[in-house]
Amino acid sequence: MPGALPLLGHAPALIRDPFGFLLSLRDHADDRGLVRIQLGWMPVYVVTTHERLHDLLVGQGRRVEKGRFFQRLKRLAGEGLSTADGELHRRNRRLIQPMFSKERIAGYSEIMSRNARILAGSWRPGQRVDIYEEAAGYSIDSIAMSLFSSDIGTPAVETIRTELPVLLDMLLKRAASPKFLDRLPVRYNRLFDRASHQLSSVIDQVIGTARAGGHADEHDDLLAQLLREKDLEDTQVRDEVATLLFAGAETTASTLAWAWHYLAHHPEVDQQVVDEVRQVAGDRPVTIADVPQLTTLRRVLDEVIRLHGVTFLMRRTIEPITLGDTTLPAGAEVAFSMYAIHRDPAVFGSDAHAFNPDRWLDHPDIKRSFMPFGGGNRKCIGDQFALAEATIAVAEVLRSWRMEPLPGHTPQQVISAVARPDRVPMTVQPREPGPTAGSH
Ligand code: HEM
Repeated sequence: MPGALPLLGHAPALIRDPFGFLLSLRDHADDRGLVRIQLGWMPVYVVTTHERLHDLLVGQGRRVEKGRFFQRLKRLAGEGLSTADGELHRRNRRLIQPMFSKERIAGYSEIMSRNARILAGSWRPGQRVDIYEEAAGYSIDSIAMSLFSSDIGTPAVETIRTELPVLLDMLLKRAASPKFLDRLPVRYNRLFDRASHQLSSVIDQVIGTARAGGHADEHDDLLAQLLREKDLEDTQVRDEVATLLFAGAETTASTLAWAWHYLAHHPEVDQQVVDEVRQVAGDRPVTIADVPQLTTLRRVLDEVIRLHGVTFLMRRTIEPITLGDTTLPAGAEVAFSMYAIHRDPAVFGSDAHAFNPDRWLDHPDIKRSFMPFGGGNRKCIGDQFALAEATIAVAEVLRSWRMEPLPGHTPQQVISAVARPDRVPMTVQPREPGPTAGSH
């Protein structure tokens, strides 16, 4: 791959124009879809096709570990699910998986549905809102209240609401930069350290109060389920709680905000979604049972996650692995970008960068090339949680409100765990009742 600088390699290009850089890699890949770049002194193989990504995550999943990139996240997420490796990951994934079963998600969905109605009820006609901030508030509340359903969580939810966005904004930059930069006495390091300290201590406090008050015997939220696991010590419970907050808040908030953005710019799709919601749910609250029936909305969400998904992840090989017919040695660093792979014109067509939810109807085979939640043993544990949360919120809000984008403003993508929008200012206007409103 051309453009490497001495010592820094391609890191400056990645930091200067991350999306352009990630998209450009496919043009330099060999015919198996692999390209070698240089991050600082470290050679990194980048996987640029969905076939090789499948080989890496599903075929070779047990021969790779999370590696350097995720080690940098341990300061915040400790040995939680997304950062742990090997036996520890296997054991904890087995313990935590049942907490995301269909039945459990049905329980959490009642919180989502209530929060979505609170959000929809909080606006005045003609009010200007930043829909990304609104979506972030909704998704932090939904994951935090699924974790701590009772009053013990109230101070924690407040702290999480203020401190989590500070951490999320800096997380990827820190993970991609050399460790010594973390210790420089500059403002953003101080902010990060303060936020990280406050968040850990508030989670510790909640765990302490929960243990003392017999929370696990009286409640059935995620925290209670974690506390009931005899094999998890309190520090591990804290790591899992922090992990679920990091992994679950921004990803869904971004999906929601982009969905509302695109719907506001595509009135015909917006109308189809509203008609569908009215037909399926009438005027009653939208529930988990409605989610599988809201198929137009699902295509909208798939399209948003395709366009603005997870930006950059890495693995390290534990032993030699084969991707296609290329063998990589043990200890090799491998990177991939769902964002770039899901915009490949060879798979998604010449309009790969455009919002077109009908592509999922017209070309159902593209589903095979779509891995927004990863795959294999490290597949997202919250995929169904996220889809329920986003579907319920879009449906509930859109049924009552029409969004008018601020004229002349185009949201910009910000590089984070996902390609989130910077600001999405909207004016909200009440939607006229539809012909099926009131009927069940
Ligand atoms: C649209 C929303 C979301 C997207 C696109 C997404 C995407 C992903 C991806 C791609 C991975 C795999 C990372 C890797 O291979 O290194 C992952 C892992 C994970 N996600 Fe999500 N995620 C979303 C929402 C959520 C939610 C809502 C939660 C929690 C409630 C969550 C919790 C996790 C956890 C704990 C892991 C680590 C799993 C493991 O390694 O065993 N995610 N997510």
